[in-house]
Amino acid sequence: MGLLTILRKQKWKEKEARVLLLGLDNAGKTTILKRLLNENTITVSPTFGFQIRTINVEGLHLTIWDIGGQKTLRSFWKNYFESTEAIVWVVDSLDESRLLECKHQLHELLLEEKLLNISLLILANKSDAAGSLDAKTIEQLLHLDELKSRHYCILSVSAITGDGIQEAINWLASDLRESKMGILSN
Ligand SMILES: Nc1nc2c(ncn2[C@@H]2O[C@H](COP(=O)(O)OP(=O)(O)OP(=O)(O)O)[C@@H](O)[C@H]2O)c(=O)[nH]1
Ligand SMILES: [Mg+2]
Repeated sequence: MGLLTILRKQKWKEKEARVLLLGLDNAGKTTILKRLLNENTITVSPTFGFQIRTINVEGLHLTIWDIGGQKTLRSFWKNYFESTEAIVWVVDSLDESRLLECKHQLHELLLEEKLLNISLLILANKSDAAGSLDAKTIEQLLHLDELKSRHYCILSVSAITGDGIQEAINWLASDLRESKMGILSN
């Protein structure tokens, strides 16, 4: 049994999971985190480093790392991959012009060996705004079919209205629970 598996088993016994909130700048990662924490979502500013917050979902203690998505910061993302069990990839579904860049970054990220067995939740954010693309369209434009054996979930959400946010975090908690159960029974 590898060290990583032992650490994961230990964390599951403690009902803890480490989640990275990633995506391009301006996608709405920090706003989503504020929504999850029931904080004011009106005042947000770009994240230049990272912030760590914890939430409890269905008895699971999630440590969420909200990491800045600006281009100059992306080379630092890899510093956070160790022991990560889930990625929440946030997409600005209003900004069609950046979906190619978004697709490229996501596919590059998923090549990382340390992220092979993570839970992957993709959030098409800003669904409240007129002209936003729906989850099905984003799924196609991000070429998620190329992810092959990797399972994922894509959902439309709005950090501003809160639509879909609870369902999204519930999916994550269930998926983490299932995958950790799998590890435990190995
Ligand atoms: N209409 C709408 N605007 C949103 C939503 N979520 C976030 N925004 C806006 O999008 C902008 C960027 O939000 P942030 O949460 O700072 O984005 P971020 O992904 O954390 O950006 P970085 O920290 O730079 O990586 C802000 O002006 C938010 O008000 C949403 O659901 N709907
Ligand atoms: Mg931010």
